[in-house]
Amino acid sequence: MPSDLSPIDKAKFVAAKQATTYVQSGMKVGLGTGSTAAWLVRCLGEMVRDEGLRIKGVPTSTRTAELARGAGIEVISLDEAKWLDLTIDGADEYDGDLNLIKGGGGALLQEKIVATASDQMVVIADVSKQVETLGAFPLPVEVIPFGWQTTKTLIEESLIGMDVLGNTTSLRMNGETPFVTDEGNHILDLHLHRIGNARQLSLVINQIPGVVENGLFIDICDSVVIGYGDGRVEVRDITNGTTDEKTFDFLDEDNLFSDIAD
Ligand SMILES: O=C(CO)[C@H](O)[C@H](O)COP(=O)(O)O
Repeated sequence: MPSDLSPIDKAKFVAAKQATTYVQSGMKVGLGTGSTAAWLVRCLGEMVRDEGLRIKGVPTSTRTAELARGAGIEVISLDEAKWLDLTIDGADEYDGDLNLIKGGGGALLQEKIVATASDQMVVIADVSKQVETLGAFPLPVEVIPFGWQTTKTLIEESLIGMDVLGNTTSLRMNGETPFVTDEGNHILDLHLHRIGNARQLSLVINQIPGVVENGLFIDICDSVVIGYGDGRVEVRDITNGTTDEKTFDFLDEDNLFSDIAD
């Protein structure tokens, strides 16, 4: 194991590595976006090259598509796949019901479409993403550029009377210019601090003209694979309410880890 890897990167790696056990040859797999999902793509690439794993990957962003192709994974579009066996993705927050905030990397729209088109969604995350109540992480909302300031005002007005602790919104920037998603849209980050009723909030926000989608994933995720900096992995499965704690020994995987970290 490289000595310069931070505990958080170790945690992300072991979660991703453990999640590969959900993947079987012949599957169509949704590939998430972000630093944790990037570890997954590298691990799956290793399995394709070294173990003859045969999968078709549906990426959730142009970044992940490039990474997956580079790792030797066959990439197809969601329209080609139509339906997926499994999606594995990261998250910005997950709560005890495995509801999520996603979109910190700006890919929430494709991520939600792909996860919803899957028999199963598995989230991979380091334990810092675990929350009692969603909302400490700013909620990303994808909006079309046309009239985005009006959409922003309507969103802020819709938050009055909702069970949230804040109501400020900010346009996500990429340096001096607004961030642009793969779909050509902008992201508004909602600083809510605490979301009391995530299901209701999601419905209200998505009714506003100009809103394309929000980053609340309600009843979409089936399992969370939680990585710790010391190499422990905990698996929570909402379908049967069990928590299965597993330990992954990454000293055994030293060579693999060095290879994929290059
Ligand atoms: O939703 C996402 C991208 O839109 C990511 O899954 C989320 O931001 C987590 O990223 P990371 O694994 O880098 O912490």
